[in-house]
Amino acid sequence: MTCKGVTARYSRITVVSGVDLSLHAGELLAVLGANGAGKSSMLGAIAGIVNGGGEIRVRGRSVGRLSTPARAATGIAFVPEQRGNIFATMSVRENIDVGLRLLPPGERELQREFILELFPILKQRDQAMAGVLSGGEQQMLAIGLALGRNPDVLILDEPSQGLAPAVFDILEHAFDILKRKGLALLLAEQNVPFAARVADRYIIMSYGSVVQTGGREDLENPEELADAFMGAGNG
Ligand SMILES: Nc1ncnc2c1ncn2[C@@H]1O[C@H](COP(=O)(O)OP(=O)(O)OP(=O)(O)O)[C@@H](O)[C@H]1O
Repeated sequence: MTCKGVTARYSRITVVSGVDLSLHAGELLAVLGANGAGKSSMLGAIAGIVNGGGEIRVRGRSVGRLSTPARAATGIAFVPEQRGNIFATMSVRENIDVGLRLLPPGERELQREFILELFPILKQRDQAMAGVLSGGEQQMLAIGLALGRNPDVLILDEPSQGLAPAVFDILEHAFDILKRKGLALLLAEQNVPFAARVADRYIIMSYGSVVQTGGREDLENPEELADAFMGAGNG
């Protein structure tokens, strides 16, 4: 996926402008930044759930002018903040079925197996209501639901938020598998140590723009990086 000049706006107020990024298959790009820096708005604009502009290409196809569902059909999946895509009063199985419904029927069982292998706990909790799952289980379900359509690009907004460190290991392992499968992952994070564990590259946003970019080697000192973006100011 390549994005050029991405903007995001609420009503007439532009909160993100001029963001360029590229994301290759099998790679995870972390979007870092303080509260209000514009991470969620930028991800939302790419996914098509926040108004915005710019050129967005997935596998060479221009998708920036497509509706949200049409954009999803081109292979972009979005996991919003606070696992906002799951249905609390439906079971784990029903939630996964929602994600799978747009795959051709013949492909659904294979994709279900892939999701349940990625997060085996979801198999054990098959009949549990999503709303009663732990935060970590809900995050796994949110990702599982988003994977239903077998996307090429998975966009996640602060997946580590509020989770126990044990869940970080599970997410790290899952991201590794997804990268090996060839997915491109775009991840907004405020938890720099977690981002450092999973990211191949990063960008730092401040006041709606990218102010720093870097690679894995810079992520080896997450404390310094966190100081850098806290120093860059809130948006
Ligand atoms: N629904 C909205 N309506 C109006 N302004 C909004 C809305 N959502 C976000 N904003 C504004 O857009 C700017 C960017 O916010 P955004 O949530 O994208 O930042 P963020 O980096 O994701 O922060 P956080 O980590 O706190 O989620 C902020 O100034 C925020 O107040």
